[in-house]
Amino acid sequence: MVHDAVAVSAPGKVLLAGGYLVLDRAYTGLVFGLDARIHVVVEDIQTRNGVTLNEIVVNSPQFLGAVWEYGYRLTERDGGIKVTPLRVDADLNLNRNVFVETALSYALTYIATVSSPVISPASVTILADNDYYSTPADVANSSATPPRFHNFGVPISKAHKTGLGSSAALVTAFTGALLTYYFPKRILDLSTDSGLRKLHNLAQAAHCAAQGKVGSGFDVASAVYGSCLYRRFSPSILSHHVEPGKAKFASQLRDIVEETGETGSWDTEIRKDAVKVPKGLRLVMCDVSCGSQTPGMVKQVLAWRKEEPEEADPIWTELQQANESLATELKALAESAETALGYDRVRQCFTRIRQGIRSMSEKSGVPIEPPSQSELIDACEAVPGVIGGVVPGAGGYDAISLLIQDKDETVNQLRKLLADWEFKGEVDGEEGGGRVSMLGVREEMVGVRAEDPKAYGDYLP
Ligand SMILES: Nc1ncnc2c1ncn2[C@@H]1O[C@H](COP(=O)(O)OP(=O)(O)OP(=O)(O)O)[C@@H](O)[C@H]1O
Ligand SMILES: C[C@@](O)(CCOP(=O)(O)O)CC(=O)O
Repeated sequence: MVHDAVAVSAPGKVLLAGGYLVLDRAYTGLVFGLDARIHVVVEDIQTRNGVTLNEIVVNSPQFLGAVWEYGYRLTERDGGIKVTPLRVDADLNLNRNVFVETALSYALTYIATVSSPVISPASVTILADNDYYSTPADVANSSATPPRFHNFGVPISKAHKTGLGSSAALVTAFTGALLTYYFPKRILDLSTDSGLRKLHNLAQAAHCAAQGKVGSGFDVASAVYGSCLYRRFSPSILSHHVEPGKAKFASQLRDIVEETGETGSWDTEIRKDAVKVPKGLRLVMCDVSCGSQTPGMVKQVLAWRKEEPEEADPIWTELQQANESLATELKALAESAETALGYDRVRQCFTRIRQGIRSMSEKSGVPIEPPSQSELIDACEAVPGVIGGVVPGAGGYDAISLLIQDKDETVNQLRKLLADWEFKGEVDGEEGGGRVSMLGVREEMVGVRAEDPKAYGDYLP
């Protein structure tokens, strides 16, 4: 059966407050969606000479060699749909995309279990807004308007990520697009609460499986729901099911998505009403393009917390209070008719959060807010119109976040500061200088949404 083409997009994220804490259900994270989106278009495969291939072809045309072809089959013993990469280089593991492959087998399994096990071939295209990756200097400095979807000219593995959560936005948009393509609206509709909830559960399951660990899931939650105050789900919900192709995978996945059977209901808490950005303010992200992600930061912080609870617990308590205060103050300002309230209280929340993060860094010995990032945030905070800044998420050398007044003067002064800034990254004790640039993103309240598939014409293969 031939279906109509569909397109779905999902936003990136920034965990403004609550890094590490949000891994524990006793605490929450303040997460903002960002208006850099990943778009996924699904259409019928164009066949030549009436030949129909039983394949799903996935393209990510902004990157070199980013084409993945999959065969798929319904397995016996309720094992769901198993997908198999069809290219030789995939056999050698040279060009696998584990997020795409996993999201595909999870989504097709759910679709086959709920409606028809006959899955028609399809062509899927992934398009990422430019800010997910650092723009090469020649493009950034050129006066020409960049294309909506830049061609990075390198394989995905070589593109420098800015840390906006590409894999979560990808898995969410990809899963949402497949569900919309194959299901009639009466079975699943992304404009309803129940449709969103099923997408959330399925995308979390696929994303965790692809990552090989059950993280807090704040990135998938904000890709689905947009900005929110997030309390994670109990990890046990996703830690007992078998892999695709193994007996009972299909029923286990259906229970997870539909909150039936032993899994029961998910205990995630998403509070959208708790997050607001006052009129006249906006978030900005400054990308530190020499950034190096210190592997194992999460492991090290958690190991220290386990070992030194009397040191860590007061920091967690203080940070949770500061994080909640930030959300409360922002909401109060946003809802107040009093324009002269001023930003002092919000500013104090940023100061408290940074203090908490610095003690977490010092006591755990993990560079969450390393000295070079402290220097950068201090300098940004001194620019008139900047309310406060933090190292978001896990911290380290990824992009920093600032809350600023949404005025041209503030943005221009910040750009000027950053243009001359030489960032000193402490990579394995060595110093490496790098550029800092302001990304074009700001907060986004809306999560996943349907798009017009015709809007991507020139970019589709
Ligand atoms: N445009 C894209 N096309 C195809 N696959 C993509 C694309 N962007 C991301 N991916 C997939 O997501 C992976 C990157 O995921 P990873 O979790 O390492 O980064 P991230 O989600 O951007 O990180 P962070 O959580 O630090 O923001 C890539 O290796 C690829 O599998
Ligand atoms: C450290 C942690 O709390 C946040 C990681 O955030 P990010 O990927 O650096 O944006 C981990 C998690 O929540 O899964």
